[in-house]
Amino acid sequence: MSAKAFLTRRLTFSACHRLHSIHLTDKKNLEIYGKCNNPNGHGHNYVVKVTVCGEIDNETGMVMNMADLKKYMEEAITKPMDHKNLDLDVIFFADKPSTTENVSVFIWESLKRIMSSPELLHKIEVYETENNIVTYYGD
Ligand SMILES: Nc1nc2c(c(=O)[nH]1)N=C([C@H](O)[C@H](O)COP(=O)(O)OP(=O)(O)OP(=O)(O)O)CN2
Ligand SMILES: [Zn+2]
Repeated sequence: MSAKAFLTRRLTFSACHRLHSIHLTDKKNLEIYGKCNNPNGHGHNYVVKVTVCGEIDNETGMVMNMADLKKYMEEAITKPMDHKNLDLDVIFFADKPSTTENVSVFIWESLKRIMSSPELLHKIEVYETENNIVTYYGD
């Protein structure tokens, strides 16, 4: 049995969005989301941290090659969301508000599809602003 370790990689991306739920009236949307319901949207410089957890391989000394994690994150996060309008460009948000909670779920599901060892995925942290942070463990 090898020692277990947690590996975290960080990336940033920029995107705009509007908080709006198709399941609510315009009045209710404005009441709930306030300034974030502005029809023309607003932008964020998101910071994402992805953590994987697993045994340190005896031969390679790694849980996962950081170069592979970088590649997965670019494919699952940068490619679909960087410099995009989340609501219009990412189909996942067509029927869901682009809250940081839902951005975290999108990243988790995308990484799970792409990674060659998806069972190693442990945690997603998304910083929408310096002060607003969502943590997601996939359940
Ligand atoms: N549960 C959630 N609440 C809110 C979310 C979210 O994703 N999940 N998102 C927002 C807005 O998108 C908004 O852009 C947040 O920005 P802002 O209020 O400017 O951010 P700060 O709290 O960091 O700014 P302060 O200056 O500290 O008010 C809103 N709610
Ligand atoms: Zn926002």
